[in-house]
Amino acid sequence: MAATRRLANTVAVITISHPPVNALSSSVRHALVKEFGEASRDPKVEAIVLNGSGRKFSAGADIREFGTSAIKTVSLEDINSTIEASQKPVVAAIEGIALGGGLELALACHYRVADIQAKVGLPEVLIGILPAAGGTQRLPRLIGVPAALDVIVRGRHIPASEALKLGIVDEVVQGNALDAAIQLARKVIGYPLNKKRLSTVRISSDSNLEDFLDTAVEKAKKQFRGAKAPLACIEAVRASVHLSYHQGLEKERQLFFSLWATGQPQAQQYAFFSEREAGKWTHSSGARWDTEEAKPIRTAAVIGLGTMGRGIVISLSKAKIPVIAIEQDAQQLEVGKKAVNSLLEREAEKLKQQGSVPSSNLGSVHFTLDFGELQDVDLVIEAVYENMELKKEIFRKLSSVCKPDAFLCTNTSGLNVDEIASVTHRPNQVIGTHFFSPANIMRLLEVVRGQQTSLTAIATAMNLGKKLGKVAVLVGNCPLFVGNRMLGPYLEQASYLLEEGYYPEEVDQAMEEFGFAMGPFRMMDLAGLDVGWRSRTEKGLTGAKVPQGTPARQRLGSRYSPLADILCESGRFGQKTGRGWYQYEKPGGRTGKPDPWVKDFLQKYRKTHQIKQQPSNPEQIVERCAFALANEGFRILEDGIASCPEDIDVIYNNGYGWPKYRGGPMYYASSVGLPKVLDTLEKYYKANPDVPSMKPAFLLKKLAALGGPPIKEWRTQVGKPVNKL
Ligand SMILES: CC(C)(COP(=O)(O)OP(=O)(O)OC[C@H]1O[C@@H](n2cnc3c(N)ncnc32)[C@H](O)[C@@H]1OP(=O)(O)O)[C@@H](O)C(=O)NCCC(=O)NCCSC(=O)/C=C/CCCCCCCCCCCCC(=O)O
Repeated sequence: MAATRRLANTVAVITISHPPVNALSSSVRHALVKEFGEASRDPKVEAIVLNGSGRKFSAGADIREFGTSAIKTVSLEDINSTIEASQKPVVAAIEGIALGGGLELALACHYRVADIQAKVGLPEVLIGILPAAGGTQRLPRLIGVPAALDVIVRGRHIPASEALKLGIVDEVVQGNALDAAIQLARKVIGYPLNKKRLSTVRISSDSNLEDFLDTAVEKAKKQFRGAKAPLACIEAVRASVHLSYHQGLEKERQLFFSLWATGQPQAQQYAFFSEREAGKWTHSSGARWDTEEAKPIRTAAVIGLGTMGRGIVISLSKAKIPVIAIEQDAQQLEVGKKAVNSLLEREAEKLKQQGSVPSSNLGSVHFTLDFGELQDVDLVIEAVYENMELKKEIFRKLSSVCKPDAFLCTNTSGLNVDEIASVTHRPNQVIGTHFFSPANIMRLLEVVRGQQTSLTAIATAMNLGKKLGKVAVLVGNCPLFVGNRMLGPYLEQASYLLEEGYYPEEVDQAMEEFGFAMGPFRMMDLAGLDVGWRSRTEKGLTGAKVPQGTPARQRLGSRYSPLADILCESGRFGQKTGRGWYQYEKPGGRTGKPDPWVKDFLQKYRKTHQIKQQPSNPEQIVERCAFALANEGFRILEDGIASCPEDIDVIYNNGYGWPKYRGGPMYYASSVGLPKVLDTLEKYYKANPDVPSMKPAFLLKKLAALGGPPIKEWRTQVGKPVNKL
């Protein structure tokens, strides 16, 4: 049953029942029409309460129905209008969540009672659409335009206490929201309902409101770079000011359809489901996320309190896991302790504002220099800098100090997990947990499985990721894993573009207009150019180990760009030194400006090496960089390092600033058309045979030969090569 009805004296309780989240599928909508109609007609019923089964009101429209004919049957807004027009008072009892269409349904009710743990919101913008069942018209009429705009454009999940302050709900209760709603329903029988019908409320407009909306448009254009849904949300809210409710609804609907035609909702909804699929890992042995049991992590330790370590400590503490934090000397421990404590204070402040008690919601953090204190922890995360010998030394110690069943994780961003595991007596308990900086904010976690990593270790690390609020993706062990491995060819192309006549700001602008949070050169300046330089020096690509007579722009017979090396040799490490691809106001400064030094340097460099200049073409910048990424993605699939294209896209969407409205690099390649991607790469590679990273991957050729099937079919089309994890 999609909805049930029972009678509590004279109050009919209609319960939405569609596990796991009570999405308002076509069958639920049909059931609601039936149950509500019968309750309205039943002379014994004087009031109606609407709630959801499983202590969840509703997560909104069934996203899987978009793009199918099911969404067109029984419009949710028609149900909302019927509820609002009811002569009997209707109360929504909100437990768990009332999101999207779920909140729109609740807004059509005359009263809303929420449980203190509940969250409400209109997150449609995050899946590329707008609240199109009256949400953009009713919410501004309830809480005013500025507050409604913030809720709708940011799409955040609002805690019940804040919803009460905003006026979204009428009452918040500690105990049983359903009982409280039934009580309220009884109390208001016979009260006039006119003022409770939000569609009848008028919003008075003035020039301040117009200025406010115009400013919101400009802000959203900058903040959401290329995403159409936030702008459509603002236009719909603007309509609530100028138009009648019914005209506003029509506008909402038109905006929904024009958004749908951009292709962005489809990409964002693909990204939504891909994130959920990432947690459902499978293993070549047949083991899966639902067959393997994760061990509980009651206590953890973090080794190293640099930027990464600090963020990991905070993440663990926020998940209520007590942490032991270790540094190698007293001075570094003190610096790390100060930084962690100040971050913890900020978290405590946020919790207080949400009405929660920090001491019961944050795990304790204990600082020490003594490895001996790790003997009882369930899991350790090593987060020292990228140096194999140092990591091995730490893992040797951990192997002898920690209890035999403790899991040993390395936060390496690309070193060989098997080599690290090899120095321990328990390689089956060793696993990579690659966090992204700042680790307490970034959602991505690459879980790297070594040759000998046990299924329990995989299940535990994946489960820990979920507990930390991250999107954990299981990947295989190869140099740089998935995300960073794909960056190689991408940054290589960015560098070649500079050699061929572009400037860092032009390449960055093209990639940022494409939607990236940051272009490649800004990103390198932020991360620190010295990181890559150190690794290239170790590999003998630059510095003293390069054999005499090696051409400046060639290594091992392939094209090589020494530009970043030259910058580092001049002490330009990026933001940290105040100079990199850009110049900054001071070392550690954040605002980069184009640097005349870089321009002059590039001009001289091109002249010295007599490099043919390309005519300016921003489209070419995007194509070369984005296709280079996707091509490496296909190789990663061939190698079985990622088990499906969706996982690669989740990594790029959540760890590398790829615009979600383009789905991810693999989805993008699929939407551009694999034959076109192949053709572009083939042409480039033919003209540049010394750039092997642009040689089209075998898997790309195979899929293109099949005509470029939809991405969800890639797994079946390519058969065994993928899913070797
Ligand atoms: C917070 C959550 C709800 C829960 O989080 P969590 O507990 O961590 O669990 P998850 O793993 O995330 O989810 C559990 C499973 O539930 C699935 N799920 C979640 N939400 C939905 C949903 N809304 N629909 C379907 N399925 C959902 C999830 O995938 C998991 O299942 P599985 O493991 O993958 O099998 C969290 O899930 C969350 O945040 N959910 C999303 C909330 C959300 O975004 N809600 C808004 C939805 S959109 C909406 O409500 C829109 C309303 C207006 C509709 C108006 C339509 C007008 C239509 C006009 C005509 C249309 C024509 C169409 C175009 C055409 O075809 O031409």
